[in-house]
Amino acid sequence: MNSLKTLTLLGSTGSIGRQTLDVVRHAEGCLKIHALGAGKNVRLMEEQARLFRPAVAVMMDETAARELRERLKDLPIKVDQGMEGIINSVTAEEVDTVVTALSGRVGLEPTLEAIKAGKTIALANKETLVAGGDLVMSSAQAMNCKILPVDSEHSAIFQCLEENPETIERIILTASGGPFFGWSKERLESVTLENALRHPNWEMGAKITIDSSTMMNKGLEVIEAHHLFNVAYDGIEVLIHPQSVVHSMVEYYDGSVLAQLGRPDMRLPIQYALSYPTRWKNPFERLDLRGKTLTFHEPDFEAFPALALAYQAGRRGGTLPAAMNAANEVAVSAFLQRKVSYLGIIDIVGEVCAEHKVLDSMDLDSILDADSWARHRAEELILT
Ligand SMILES: NC(=O)C1=CN([C@@H]2O[C@H](COP(=O)(O)OP(=O)(O)OC[C@H]3O[C@@H](n4cnc5c(N)ncnc54)[C@H](OP(=O)(O)O)[C@@H]3O)[C@@H](O)[C@H]2O)C=CC1
Ligand SMILES: CC(=O)[C@@H](O)[C@H](O)COP(=O)(O)O
Ligand SMILES: [Mn+2]
Repeated sequence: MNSLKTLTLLGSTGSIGRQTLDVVRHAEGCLKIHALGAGKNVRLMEEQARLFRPAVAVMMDETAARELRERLKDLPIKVDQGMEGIINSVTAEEVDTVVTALSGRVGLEPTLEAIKAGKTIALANKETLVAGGDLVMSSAQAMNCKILPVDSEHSAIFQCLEENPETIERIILTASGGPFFGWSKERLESVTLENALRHPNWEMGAKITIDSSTMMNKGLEVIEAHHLFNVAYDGIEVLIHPQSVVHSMVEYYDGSVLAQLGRPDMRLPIQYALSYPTRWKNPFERLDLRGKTLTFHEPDFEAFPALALAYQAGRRGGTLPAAMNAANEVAVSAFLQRKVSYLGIIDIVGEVCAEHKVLDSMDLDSILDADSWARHRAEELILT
């Protein structure tokens, strides 16, 4: 018999958030929502609150919170706001597990606070681990908290892990290659926002979709894998697999390779993080391998320099990954507003990384300082 888990879901109005609620709907009697948290999307938050009846609904944006309070005044739901509201929603006593599905580094503080309060983390928000991986993992270890990966590749690796982590030879992270797999640097000059937003296999939020197209998503995932599985960068390899069926692999000392396969549907890794250490049945469409050809290719580090940049930042460590991530968030946001060209995104990230004076201290203040310096510098580069 499964025991009931009580969740706070951050990022409920986004792609992972909506799919998490679908998992909750199907896992009847196993999951209960204490709080939903999001940014500005009042209309969708109202709909979700009416359907899932959380005790608390939080909007980061104050105006959005005011509007939501008005819309939900017929229900006994507390509407909270801002970072304080988000943090209260994750530290509440009745919460067992926090699903972190905000987009961007803004997820770092609530994740740290949830860990301090002893919660289990179902982690989708990879920017949190890129910016503050050492701090997050050491805080989790100190509090004996589980960090369960939601990102599809990391869930796959987690599912392929054996008892003895020291027998891992390498992790093989698969990447779809995005919409521009096989394109030369010259051809990439013609990329438009519309092409870049068309991922071949996955339906995701805009920021991660652009990251997939530049391969920065895979770079962020290399750093995420390093922290989650305590594997050195030399032991993490990226392999392009355009079909997105093999979600990642682990190779052991004896040459045996274990892989996890599935349809490109995030509900499976989300459900696994929430059902762990068991598995739950579900009616989601199953993988059918008949007639499918699975292929694997070397990444093109020259046409997609984001991957090399992320390896360099991860290897150097200190505040460099936080600066790289912040510059990327700003540059991608500018590309989404048509203020920067496609190739300009990684040019800006590369320039900010080159200029960043790396600090080795990994306390929260150093990370946040590096993050705000990099955001400011990236904005300046966008304006010039
Ligand atoms: N989508 C996917 O399939 C996958 C996503 N991930 C990771 O999961 C995370 C979420 O991705 P995804 O769901 O695609 O993103 P979306 O853009 O679809 O959703 C982002 C969510 O975060 C909220 N949000 C954004 N900025 C803020 C902010 N400053 N303060 C408070 N809330 C904010 C949004 O609220 P609102 O819209 O109300 O403003 C929304 O609920 C990312 O870190 C991504 O890399 C990892 C693997 C797969
Ligand atoms: C669904 C998921 O986990 C994404 O991170 C996905 O991996 C993106 O696809 P790419 O392999 O193209 O980056
Ligand atoms: Mn992924």
